[in-house]
Amino acid sequence: MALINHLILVSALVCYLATGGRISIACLAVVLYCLLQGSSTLPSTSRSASSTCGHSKSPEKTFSSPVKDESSYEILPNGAVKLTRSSNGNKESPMFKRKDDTKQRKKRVPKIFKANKPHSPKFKEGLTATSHSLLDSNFIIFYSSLTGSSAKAATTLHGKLSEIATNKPQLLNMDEDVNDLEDYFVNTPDLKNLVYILVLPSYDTDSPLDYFLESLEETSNDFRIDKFPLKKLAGFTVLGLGDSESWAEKFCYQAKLVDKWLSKLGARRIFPLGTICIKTGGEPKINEWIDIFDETLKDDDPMLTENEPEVSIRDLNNEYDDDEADVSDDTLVDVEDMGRMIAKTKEENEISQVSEKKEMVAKDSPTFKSLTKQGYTVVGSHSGVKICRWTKSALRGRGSCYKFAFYGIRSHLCMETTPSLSCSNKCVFCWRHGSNPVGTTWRWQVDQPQDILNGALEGHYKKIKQMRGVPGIVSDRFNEAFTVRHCALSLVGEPIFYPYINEFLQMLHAKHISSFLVCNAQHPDQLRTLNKVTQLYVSIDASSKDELKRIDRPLFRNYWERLHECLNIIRTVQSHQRTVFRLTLVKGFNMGDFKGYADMVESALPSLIEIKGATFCGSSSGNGNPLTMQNIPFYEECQNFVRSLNDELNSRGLEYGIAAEHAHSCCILIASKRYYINSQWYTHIDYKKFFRLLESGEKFTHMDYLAPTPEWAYWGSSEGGFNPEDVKYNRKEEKEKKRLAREQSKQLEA
Ligand SMILES: Cc1cc2nc3c(=O)[nH]c(=O)nc-3n(C[C@H](O)[C@H](O)[C@H](O)COP(=O)(O)O)c2cc1C
Ligand code: SF4
Repeated sequence: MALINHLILVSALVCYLATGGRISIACLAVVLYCLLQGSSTLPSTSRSASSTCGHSKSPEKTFSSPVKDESSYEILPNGAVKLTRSSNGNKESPMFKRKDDTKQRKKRVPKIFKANKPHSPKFKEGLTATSHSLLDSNFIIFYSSLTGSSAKAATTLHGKLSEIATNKPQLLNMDEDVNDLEDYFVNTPDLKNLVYILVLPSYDTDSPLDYFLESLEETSNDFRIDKFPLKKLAGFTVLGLGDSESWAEKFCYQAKLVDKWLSKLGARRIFPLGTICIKTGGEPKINEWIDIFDETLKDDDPMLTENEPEVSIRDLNNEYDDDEADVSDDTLVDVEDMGRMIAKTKEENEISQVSEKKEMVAKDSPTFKSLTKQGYTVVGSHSGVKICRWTKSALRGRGSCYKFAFYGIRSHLCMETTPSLSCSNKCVFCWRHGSNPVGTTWRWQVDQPQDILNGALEGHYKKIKQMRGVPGIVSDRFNEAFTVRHCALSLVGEPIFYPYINEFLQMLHAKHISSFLVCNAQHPDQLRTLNKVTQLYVSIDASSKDELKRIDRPLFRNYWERLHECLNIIRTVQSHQRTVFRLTLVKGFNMGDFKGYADMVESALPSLIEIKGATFCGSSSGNGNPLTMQNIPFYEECQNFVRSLNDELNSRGLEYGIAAEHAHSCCILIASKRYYINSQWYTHIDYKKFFRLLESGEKFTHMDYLAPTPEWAYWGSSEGGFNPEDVKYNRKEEKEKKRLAREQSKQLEA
């Protein structure tokens, strides 16, 4: 260094001599500058010496001074941090902010790649203690279960925890008891010191957990929501159940993801994630985890926590994209970081599994088993077909469903199907028994419409064939039943959700099969672009926002706005269709406010309003359906409701009338007076004309294919909507007859 300085000095002198001293002052300045530079470039030994007098770069000193953050922290005598609001503060805490040491590491050698971006600090860590005893917390145990093992583990945990906790823990089935995930995982219940415990299985087939994970991700990406909404919790832990033998690669992968997401959303992990193989570990391991967890709750000593909220949460699945970008930018990463990257790649693979497109209902899934047990034929991976009881009834020469009375649909020619078993609601009166998949976006593989139609017809005909030995089958009807003429697109799920619904409808119509499509008024975009159907239904299950939430348990946050957008579409874009409001009356839920329904009719001006009393389809035990027989209205109650609604509509100048009824199904039809022509109701459909018009390619409306309603179906008729040609079958009477016959034959034998 001294030699260089001398050289500079000599060159300055040469300059001076050569130029006659004109730039001597400048040269002198350069020389002085160089000398000053030299003194600051001290050898490394003298630098470490200086660190003892206040310029240390040791890790402890890289933390900023301990400033209290938002009154969340308090320093304990042992140096730990007390959480005065049961949170370790997920906002940037100057106290724990680690200086970016990667910048320093970048200077180290050797390096193979150069990192052009410093790593963002991944962890904030520190000792934390809650301001209360953990046993005084309010515990909520959430579980999800398809085959029962997680439910059992959660119940055991609940029992054991109840013995030691001050407050009685809550046990919630996430798929049945939690109407809105937002109430717990965006907002939190208004309880002090909440601790969440989640007992979760993993499924590589579609399961309710996919939706849960999707909503956690959505929450973290929603700019309207606080970035760390779960920091309000006093803590959380996750117990994962899986099968490490059959799913080694994906063992407990969903529990692992939930554990990560909750932490990312600001919750504080108070006990390590448990991952238990149900085959190799089973119940003893579950009990062991629970016992250690319970023991730990008794210990209120501070614990070291690591949260990851400082990472920009674009998407957990893309968590490590930045690192990849670094490499592709031809930059350097040191060897140590490479190891980390390899480890991450493994984790990344694991995480990316969640974004793989799954089958909605895979053949080996519990959902498939549950649906088939209920009589559904699952078609492809997301469609279903089921022979309805009215089809069976009509085949036996007994009555058809109310749609025969109202619209001329012969039940033995009708196929009930859906191209989407998934729905965006979890209606309390739905007969799906908690088994169909739910979601707000289509996240599954998509089957071709032609395959769905072929599969549905095949499944339907197979079931018809099975009826051939049933006593009382009318042979003519049996033969006719092999040419389906009507398709009710309702069943479970949401048909309009299927991405190729228009193509599917076109295929039905090409076979001269009429289409009755029911939608739940939650998908305005799909409703707007829907092509012609024979009859278009919108389910209206409540007249107010709160009531709708209670009864439909919608997954969309903006369900009310969506519903209203759909009503507007019915009045405008889709007004050429034959539109129907379907109201399902549930006592104690949605029968109170007929004026609210009148408002909706006014907004949409549907052609018809079908009002039907809910039917009882099982109690609440285990299917998430909270209805009891008390919620099923009597026919008289439905009649009174219809009269009030009709009067209300007319008092507003809306021209509707009560057209028809099917007392047996507790169903009544209000129709637009436009269907009342020359003192006669025209609620039936001229199906042949509908297909003729469709094939003509000309524009037409619902008014162009009307047909007269038979008088036996009129409101107030003595037949009450029962076709006089059919045999009325009274189940009770028939049972009684059979019992008497049995008794008589026994007496004769004696
Ligand atoms: C169709 C199917 C897929 C499964 N996929 C996984 C998986 O990806 N990872 C895993 O660890 N376990 C998997 N399992 C095992 C379940 O997670 C395990 O049996 C669990 O105990 C089920 O819990 P549950 O009875 O509460 O539904 C799968 C089981 C089935 C039937
Ligand atoms: S319209 Fe519905 S209830 Fe009637 S026969 Fe068809 S599927 Fe069955």
